[in-house]
Amino acid sequence: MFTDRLYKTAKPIWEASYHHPFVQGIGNGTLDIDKFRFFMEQDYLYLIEYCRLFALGSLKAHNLQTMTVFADLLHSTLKVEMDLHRQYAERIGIEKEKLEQVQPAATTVAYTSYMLNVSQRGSLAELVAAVLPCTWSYYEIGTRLHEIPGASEHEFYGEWVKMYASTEFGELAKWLKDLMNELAEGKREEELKWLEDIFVTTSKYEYMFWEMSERKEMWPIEINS
Ligand SMILES: Cc1ncc(CN)c(N)n1
Repeated sequence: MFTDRLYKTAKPIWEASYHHPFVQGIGNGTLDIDKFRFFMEQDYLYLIEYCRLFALGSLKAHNLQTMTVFADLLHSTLKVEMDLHRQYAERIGIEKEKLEQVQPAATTVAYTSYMLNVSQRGSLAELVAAVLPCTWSYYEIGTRLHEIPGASEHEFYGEWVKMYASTEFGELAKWLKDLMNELAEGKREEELKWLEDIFVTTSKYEYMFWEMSERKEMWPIEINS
């Protein structure tokens, strides 16, 4: 299966993400809330762009079934996943309206711009290769953290772990994996290599997103305005 090849190639990056102090901090409940706040704010902006990708997926779909699942992915991201962020925002004391007005950090801009650029220029296969690490790696992280005793019951981070370890989230990841395999069928090695490069690039951006959040890193230079 093509997704086995993708997984094998990106595994060192995915392992580094799982063992990243930010991710481990969620799992053992020791993550600094200020870092989590930074992450949630940036992730909210990220998810807005990620939704556009699903809308593009519907546009590029070859049949009604694929079109419908992309529409479901768009809907569940806007309504379920982003609701998690809105609920956390309320708990941390950020007003809902403020969430959309946050300034995007350099990594958020780079990551979302890359995904959208590849997906707009390319075929459905390129779009799926770009988005697959996002859904699949979060499900993998969620299920691994879920195995840590107490992680899902943690009074603050438990909801986050439960969301990404959920069967519903896993089904979305599985559907995207199946679609990737279907779209890779019959492609030449050169084309498969290109899809693999895209998958590796967004896997790297996933790692960079954890790193950015750990450091609460915005831009290396600012202006006073
Ligand atoms: C950066 C990032 N990547 C993936 C996901 C999972 N949708 C997310 N919420 N944020």
